Amino acid sequence: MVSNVPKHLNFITGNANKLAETRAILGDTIELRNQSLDLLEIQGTVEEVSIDKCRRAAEAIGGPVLVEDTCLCFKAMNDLPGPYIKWFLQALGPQNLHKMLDGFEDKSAQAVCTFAYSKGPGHQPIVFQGRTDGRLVPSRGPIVFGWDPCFEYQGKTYAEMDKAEKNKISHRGKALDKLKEWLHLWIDYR
Ligand SMILES: O=c1nc[nH]c2c1ncn2[C@H]1C[C@H](O)[C@@H](COP(=O)(O)OP(=O)(O)OP(=O)(O)O)O1
Ligand SMILES: [Mg+2]
Repeated sequence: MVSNVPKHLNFITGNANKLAETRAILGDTIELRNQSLDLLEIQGTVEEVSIDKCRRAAEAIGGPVLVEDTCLCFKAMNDLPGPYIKWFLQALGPQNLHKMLDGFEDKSAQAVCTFAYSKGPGHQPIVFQGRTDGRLVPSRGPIVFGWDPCFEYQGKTYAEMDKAEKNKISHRGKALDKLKEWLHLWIDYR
């Protein structure tokens, strides 16, 4: 088992903001390397999308990989757009995203972050997920990272928080807490 302990993680993502947040949250827990690959993303549940993405990344790299998929789920839409939020954000922009719920009273939204780690091609990915409940609102705060200005948590949008504040309560922070726990379990075996 000891030989399986990852000494570094190879995070496969093309999203510089995701990478920066993940680096900041992991701190010196483990060395985080990065490769940017444009991976095909299937349709399916949050977990299916991340697991498939992880398998494709492991095949492409031929070794251990970490991937992540982020969803934004609207309660009034039975959790859509979910993993497809990227395309809605791209089409509407952060200024207009909130209009998706114009016809609905319920503005509840949940941000979901799902990391998947694989030891390499043929190995079953392990999933670490974090969820944060909030609301979809008209954009407030700087437009820097995705839908941050449209997602409100306890009176502030993600974009109105400083990075440390967001990372403490965010979907990504919670998912990485689980990943850190798992890494520490491994470290205890050494
Ligand atoms: O904390 C976040 N705060 C605001 N917006 C965010 C966050 N995290 C991801 N996002 C955006 C990026 C993309 O528009 C969509 C997720 O799509 P998703 O496929 O996971 O990301 P991506 O294609 O940019 O990078 P990757 O190469 O890792 O697949 O939500
Ligand atoms: Mg993607």
